[in-house]
Amino acid sequence: MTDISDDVDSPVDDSTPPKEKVDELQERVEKLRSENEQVRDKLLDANAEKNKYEQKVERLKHENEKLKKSPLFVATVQEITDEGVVVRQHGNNQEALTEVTDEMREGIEPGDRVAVNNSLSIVKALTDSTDVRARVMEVTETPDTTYEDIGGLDEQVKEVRETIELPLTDPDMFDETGIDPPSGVLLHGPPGTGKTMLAKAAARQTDARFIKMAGSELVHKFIGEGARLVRDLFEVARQKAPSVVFIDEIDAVASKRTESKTSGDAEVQRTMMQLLSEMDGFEGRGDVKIIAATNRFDMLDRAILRPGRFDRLIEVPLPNEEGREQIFRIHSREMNVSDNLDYERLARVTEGMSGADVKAICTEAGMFSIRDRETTVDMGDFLDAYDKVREDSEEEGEKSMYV
Ligand SMILES: Nc1ncnc2c1ncn2[C@@H]1O[C@H](COP(=O)(O)OP(=O)(O)OP(=O)(O)O)[C@@H](O)[C@H]1O
Repeated sequence: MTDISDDVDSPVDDSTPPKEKVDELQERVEKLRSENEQVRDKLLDANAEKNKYEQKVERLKHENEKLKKSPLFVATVQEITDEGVVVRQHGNNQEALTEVTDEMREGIEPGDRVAVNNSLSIVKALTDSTDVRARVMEVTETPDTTYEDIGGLDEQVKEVRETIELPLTDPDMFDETGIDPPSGVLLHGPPGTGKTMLAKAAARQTDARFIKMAGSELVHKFIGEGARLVRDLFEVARQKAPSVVFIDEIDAVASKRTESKTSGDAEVQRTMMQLLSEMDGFEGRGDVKIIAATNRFDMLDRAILRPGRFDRLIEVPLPNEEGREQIFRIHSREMNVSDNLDYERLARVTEGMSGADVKAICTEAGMFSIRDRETTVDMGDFLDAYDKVREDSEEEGEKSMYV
């Protein structure tokens, strides 16, 4: 490692006079001490390096695990035989004989629904039908978002209120005028611009339940279950009416038909058909409203946009300067910010950022001030936070290029 001298035991010989002996020995001790310090420093550096590599290994392991996790398919147990268990996969109706552990064999019986992996091995039993539902459907009795929490979207708020609220609060008006109340709204725009907030605020304002389902989960988590989950979703919405059904990432179930005919595509098609038929069946009903959201408007199948399905297409863009200032003010409302915080400047420098970014800057600014043991969050903290959020999103952007 280092070139520590190996003559420690014999630095002087017997003929050296005592005073010189002592000096030489002292010199020797000094040299050894300094060598010792150098070695210790190197050891510390090496340890720090080792920790860094260990953390990297952990992170890579974690990412590797994530990549290895493939979606599960849903199947029904047909028969339990000595050779194995016969399962029929939902969606494509393919039957397969699969081996199971003794433990699993005891836990299942014909008719049970099970989750199987790519090689059709049973991963787990889905005894309760709400199991799958609970994983993809989120029901909130009273969402805590109000219109006052949303910045820079006045026009969009107005449109949502007209389309979603009026039919719920004043259904007679539509009867009297002789027009069908609008059934659905499609919100489209970049991520983090407040689409979910708009849907939640509409539910809250009308005392309606907020029922959220993510399109991607619908088709990717439990393949073969999409259509059934859509049916379940609307059933729950009817039971819990008045309710607002929020379908996030609707492009996952309603994107333009592709040329390939893989079973995955067929599954998405079936799910979309079910969605369309549920939406069509809703005509005239005022107490269940549908709000869908997408970041990929260009990908949507035109069928979903036909009149009577989504009556309003509302664009939710990135906030402009005025909008960003409002969002800064909203998210710093509860913070102890310094009196001379320059909101206009913050709004100016954050050009191109979303509401979610602005929210992240406010939170980070609070963290910077806590780190400095201060109780007031000042402009310096906000600008540091802006740099951090910008760098983080640039890194994210770079990473996603490799995904
Ligand atoms: N216009 C806004 N006003 C206030 N806060 C906002 C606004 N837009 C976004 N935010 C903040 O960002 C968070 C995420 O926003 P939201 O979930 O509504 O975005 P989204 O458009 O639904 O995004 P995604 O498409 O990624 O689902 C909100 O919880 C809120 O804190």
